[in-house]
Amino acid sequence: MPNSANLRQVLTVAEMQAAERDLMDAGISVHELMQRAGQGAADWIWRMTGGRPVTVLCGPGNNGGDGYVIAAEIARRGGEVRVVAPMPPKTEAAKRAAETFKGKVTTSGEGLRGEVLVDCLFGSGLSRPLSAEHRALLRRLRMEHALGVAIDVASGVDADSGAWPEGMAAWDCTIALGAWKRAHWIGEASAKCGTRKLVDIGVAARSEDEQLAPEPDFARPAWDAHKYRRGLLAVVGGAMPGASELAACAAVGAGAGYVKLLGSDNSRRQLPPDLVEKNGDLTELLSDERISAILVGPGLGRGEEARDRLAHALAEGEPTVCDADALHLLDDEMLDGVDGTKIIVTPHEGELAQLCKNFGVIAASKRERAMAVHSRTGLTVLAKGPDTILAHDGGVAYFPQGSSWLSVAGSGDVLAGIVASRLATGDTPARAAMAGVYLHQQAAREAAGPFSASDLAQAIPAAYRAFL
Ligand SMILES: NC(=O)C1=CN([C@@H]2O[C@H](COP(=O)(O)OP(=O)(O)OC[C@H]3O[C@@H](n4cnc5c(N)ncnc54)[C@H](OP(=O)(O)O)[C@@H]3O)[C@@H](O)[C@H]2O)[C@@H](O)CC1
Ligand SMILES: [K+]
Repeated sequence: MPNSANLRQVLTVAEMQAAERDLMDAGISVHELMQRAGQGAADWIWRMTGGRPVTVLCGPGNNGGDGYVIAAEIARRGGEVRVVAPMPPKTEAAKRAAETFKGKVTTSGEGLRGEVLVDCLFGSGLSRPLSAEHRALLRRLRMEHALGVAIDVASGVDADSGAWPEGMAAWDCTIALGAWKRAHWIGEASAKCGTRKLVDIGVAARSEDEQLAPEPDFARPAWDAHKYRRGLLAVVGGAMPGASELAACAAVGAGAGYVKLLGSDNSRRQLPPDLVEKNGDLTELLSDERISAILVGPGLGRGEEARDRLAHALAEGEPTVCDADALHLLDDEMLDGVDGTKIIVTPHEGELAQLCKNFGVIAASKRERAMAVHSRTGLTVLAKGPDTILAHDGGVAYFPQGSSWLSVAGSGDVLAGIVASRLATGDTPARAAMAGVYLHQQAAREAAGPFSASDLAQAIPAAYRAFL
C-alpha cells in the first residue's frame, strides 16, 4: 500500500466532492478528471485480465462516465469490449465520454456471456437503495461473468458506512478513484470488495483525520542498545495465567528488549524459556524505574483482586495497554487521576459495547463508538475485528483486512502483547497500535493458517523482519 499522505487519506462522499471542486478551481475539468480516473482504471483492468473479453455496465452518472472511458480505452488497446447501459448518460461529462465509445451498447446485456464484468452502474453518487430491477441486472451479469471488478465503490454500497446491499455478490477487485472511501475499509463492503487498487487522479492531501494506517518502518536496535534501553514491558498477570503468558510471549518478538511477567501466585509452572516471571507484591514489582510500559487484562479476572491489580497498574502512570478483563473493569472511577492519553484499549465488538456502557457512550456504528469512547476518555481505542478501527488523538485510522485465520482463541492476547511491546519501545500510543495491527496480520501470513495463537506468537519475529 502506498505510504504518501494523499494516497492514504480516506474521504467521505462530501469530502470527495469538495476535493473535486478544488481540482476544478485549479483549472482541471470534470472531463479531464474522468479521463484520468477511467484510463487509470482501464490500466489496472488490462493488467489483471490480460485482454479477456470485458462487459462494462454503465449507469447515468459520472461513475457510468468512467465506464465509457474504460470501455473506449480497452477497445483502443485492441480488447474485446461491450457496454450495457440500462439508462442513458445524464451528466455532460458522461455524455461526452459515451460519445468516445464506438462499440456495441445494449440496455440489458441479455444473452451476453463474458469473462470480465466492470461495474460502473453507480458510484459515490448513490442517492437511494438499488431498485429490484437494478439488483436483478447486477446479479445476473455478475453470475454470467467469471471475474467482477467494481469501479470506485460497488454499486449499491453506501460509500460512507460500508453498508452492503442485501443479497449482492462479492467483487474480485475494487478500483477506488482519487481517494479511498470508508467503504473500502469498514463494514461488510470491506470484506466483499476483493483486492483494492487506487487510481491517483491528483487529489491533494486534505486532512489526516481519517487515513489508512501507514505500514511500520522498523529499524535495527542502535549500536549501543541494551535490553532496558530497548524497553522493559511488565505484563500484569492474574487469575488465569495462560492468557498473560501468551501475551508476554508475543511481546518478546515485537520490539521490547525485556518482557517481565508479574504473576499473582507462586505456583511453579513450566514457562517458556524467554519469559521471566516475578511474583509478589504488585506495587513493589511495578516500582522498577526501568519499566517503560505495562500490559494488563489478559487472564486478569474480574473480581476484587483483579480490580485492585488494575488500579495498581494504572496508578504507575506508565504507557499502558488494557485488554480483555481490564476492559470490563475500566470506568470513570478507575480512570480518576489517570492520564487516559497514555492508555491503549484493545476491545473486540463485545468489549467495545462494555466500554460504551461503562462510560455512558451511545453511538450507532463501531466507528462512532470507538471515536466517542476516545473523545470521552482520551484513551486510544483500537477496536479490533475483521475491520479494525483505531480512534486516536490524530483522528481515525483504518487497516487492510487481516487473515480470517486470526479468528482463533488467544489471537487478541497476542495482539495486546505486540501493541504493548511497541509501546515499551517508546512508540506513541497511536504508532504502537498501528504497528501492532500490521505485525499481527503479517504474523498470520507467516504462520499460514490454520494456526494456534501460540503458533501466531512464534511467527512474530519473522513478521518483524518483513518491516525492517
Ligand atoms: N469525485 C471525483 O473527483 C471524481 C468522480 N468520478 C466518478 O464519479 C462518480 C460519482 O458520480 P456521480 O456523482 O455522478 O454519481 P454516480 O454514482 O454516477 O450516480 C449518480 C447518478 O445515479 C442516479 N442514482 C443514484 N442512485 C440511484 C439509484 N439507486 N437508482 C437509480 N438511479 C440512481 C442519480 O440520479 P438522481 O439521484 O439524480 O436521481 C444520478 O443520475 C464517482 O463514484 C466516480 O466514479 C470520476 O469520474 C472523476 C473524479
Ligand atoms: K460502481
